[in-house]
Amino acid sequence: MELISEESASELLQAQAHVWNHIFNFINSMTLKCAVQLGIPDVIQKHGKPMTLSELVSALPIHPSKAQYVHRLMRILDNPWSVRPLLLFVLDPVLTKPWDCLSTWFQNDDRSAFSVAHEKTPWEYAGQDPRINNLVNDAMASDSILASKLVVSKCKGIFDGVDSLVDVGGGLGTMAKGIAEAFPHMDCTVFDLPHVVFVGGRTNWWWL
Ligand SMILES: C[S@@+](CC[C@H](N)C(=O)[O-])C[C@H]1O[C@@H](n2cnc3c(N)ncnc32)[C@H](O)[C@@H]1O
Repeated sequence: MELISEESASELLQAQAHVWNHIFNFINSMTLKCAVQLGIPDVIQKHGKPMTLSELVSALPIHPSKAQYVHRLMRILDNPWSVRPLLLFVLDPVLTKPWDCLSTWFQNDDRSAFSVAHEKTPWEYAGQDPRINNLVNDAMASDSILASKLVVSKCKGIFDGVDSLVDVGGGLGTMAKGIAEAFPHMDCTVFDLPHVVFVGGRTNWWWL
């Protein structure tokens, strides 16, 4: 067996740890998803004050044999609570499957890894699958709530002299709503695809 110096061994170990961090990075995301699916954020918020681990365990819908593992889950988690819709969308199997197709996409002329995985664009897919449609729309809207607050406070100068605005691909209209509230004189119009605007024959714009 080839002998290596102590220095090279330590460099190799560091390199391996670095690669392992990349390999296992997905565990953080999937743990976050699991916590949201188990309702941990809601349970803690409903409790209304700091909660001990055993209080949390007894409030969760888990099998008693798994109680001992909750502390491991909590150790990995940071503060996911405000990005729940985005997280459930990005980590849904429909959205993670394209990552498995990345190398195929590099080798063919498909426009995106999503179309390699599903043979349609994300918008076509959402138009045919109400579950994904809801996930996409809620995820975009949750992201736009914060973005719209920042746009109207930090970039207000760009709206000087603007009387009307059209948001094409504006989803549920969250951004336009934030702008219209900050600049009530502005005439805002939102366009999007029929399956986004209307769900079950009714408008999907929650704020109307
Ligand atoms: C990244 S999302 C943007 C969401 C939106 N800005 C928000 O704040 O929620 C892109 C949007 O473009 C819409 N879209 C895609 N193709 C479109 C088209 N041909 N015409 C209109 N909207 C389209 C999608 O349905 C989706 O809602």
